[in-house]
Amino acid sequence: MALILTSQQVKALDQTLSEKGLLEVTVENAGRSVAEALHRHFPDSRVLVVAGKGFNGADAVVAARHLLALGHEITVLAHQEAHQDSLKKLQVFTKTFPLTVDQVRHHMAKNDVVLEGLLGTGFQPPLSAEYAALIEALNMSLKPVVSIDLPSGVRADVPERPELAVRATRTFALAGLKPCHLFEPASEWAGETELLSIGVPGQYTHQFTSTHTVEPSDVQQWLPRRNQNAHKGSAGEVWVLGGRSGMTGCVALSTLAALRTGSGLVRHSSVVPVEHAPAETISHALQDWSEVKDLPFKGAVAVGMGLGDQAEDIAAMVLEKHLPTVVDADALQTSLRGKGHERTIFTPHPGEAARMLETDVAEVLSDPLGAVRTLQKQYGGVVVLKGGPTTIATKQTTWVNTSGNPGMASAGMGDVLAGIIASLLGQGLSAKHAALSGVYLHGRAGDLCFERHHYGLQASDVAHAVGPAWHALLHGE
Ligand SMILES: NC(=O)C1=CN([C@@H]2O[C@H](COP(=O)(O)OP(=O)(O)OC[C@H]3O[C@@H](n4cnc5c(N)ncnc54)[C@H](O)[C@@H]3O)[C@@H](O)[C@H]2O)[C@@H](O)CC1
Ligand SMILES: Nc1ncnc2c1ncn2[C@@H]1O[C@H](COP(=O)(O)OP(=O)(O)O)[C@@H](O)[C@H]1O
Ligand SMILES: [K+]
Repeated sequence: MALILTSQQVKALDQTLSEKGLLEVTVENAGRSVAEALHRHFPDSRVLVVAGKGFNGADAVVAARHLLALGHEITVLAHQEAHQDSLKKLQVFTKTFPLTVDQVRHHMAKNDVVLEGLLGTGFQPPLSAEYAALIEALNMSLKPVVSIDLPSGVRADVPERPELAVRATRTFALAGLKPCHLFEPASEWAGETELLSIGVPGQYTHQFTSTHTVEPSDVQQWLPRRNQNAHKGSAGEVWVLGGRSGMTGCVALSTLAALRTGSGLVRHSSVVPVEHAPAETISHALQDWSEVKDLPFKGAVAVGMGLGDQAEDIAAMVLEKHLPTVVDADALQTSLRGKGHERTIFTPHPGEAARMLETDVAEVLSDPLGAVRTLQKQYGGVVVLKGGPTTIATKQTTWVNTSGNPGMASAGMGDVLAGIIASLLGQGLSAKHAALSGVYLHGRAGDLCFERHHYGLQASDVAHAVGPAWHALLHGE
């Protein structure tokens, strides 16, 4: 499992490691991990190593020593305030040069790859003129640039566009991913990100954060299993409430996704005829939405898709019944604050999240992890803040899901997600497991389709690919 750490959490971890006398060994481990990873990606390369004055620079200096041991030719440019102990150990084997723009330009041409450890999680804007000039020089490189921990100039916790930062080909994140590795636009500066160990057990680091990635191996265990004698009455039910005139496709898509996720019975209700609903579904037509209160619900309910003005009242009424419920789309309104219970899942996209938080979309996107936590606190239940990537929050924990792709930026994709999650709820998963497994499967199904359809991916393609994605997950493909 990849942990996600903020700069404050890294600071607290460093502080504790330092108190236990372990900081030096972790810097050594970090440097060695970086050298070994660079060696894997760029064997036999000549490496220009650029080291700043903080621990990020210390990692670079240690990495340089291990690169030498691995047989690389290296040139090291070190800041005059670079970590002295590490530097002395390196200077036993090779001389180093002062870190200046001229030296960077001069040595860049003679090397195959640049390893930069200028600034890490300790970076606070604004950039000094000295570092700005160095970063500009590095960005002129025609050679691949590898960043240690994060691209220098990017703020670890802030996914906003940096003023000026290293454009890395590859980034080796240390101990945990940082928000800047996961969320755009900042993540674009990192190139390919790989997480490396600093020799501290994950269990230990876990004390410092309750945020991590959704793991396929966990999802595999949570997904429902069927007995040989399963029948439609034992495979879970879903009831979709939504649609209005001209907006019934969303109900069709949610019900299709629920069937494709394995629900034994899928029903839907609306005040207008739902065109194109799969033939396998059962329709309970309503004259008026007030009739919802008398429906004989069983299994899970998904409410809100295309429902219009009355969605929040209908959702409030369903929530009072304490059924496993997915609250989506038009139902995601401020009047539902505090109404989520342990079997409720709210699934806003950033626009709906902004409405729920009474803020704007830019604010939500500037801190998706903070936004999903605030939503959970205000609304209760489990919150799925959709996006690329999606974040999920329970009362205790926050997750980031990394399956999915930009081909999924098309209409109806959220309706499919709501149907998948409702299906898993109806098959007996807890809200936490249904939300996490549903978000993961949705993204993985999208990834399966992307190869074939690219940006022409339709929401219904994803619904149809849930089974193959599930199968691939179970069989380790
Ligand atoms: N617990 C961990 O996760 C570990 C972290 N390590 C490394 O330590 C790094 C964090 O180390 P530090 O806290 O020393 O932070 P940094 O290495 O990011 O650097 C802080 C230094 O940069 C300077 N600086 C900050 N903002 C600046 C600006 N705007 N312009 C110019 N200079 C600026 C500071 O004055 C300070 O000297 C991580 O990114 C990682 O590379 C590793 O050494 C191993 C252990
Ligand atoms: N770039 C992307 N990367 C990963 N997932 C994406 C991306 N774009 C969209 N998605 C996923 O597609 C879904 C879109 O949902 P939503 O905006 O509610 O669509 P709609 O309202 O049209 O049904 C979400 O689950 C989102 O995470
Ligand atoms: K860096």
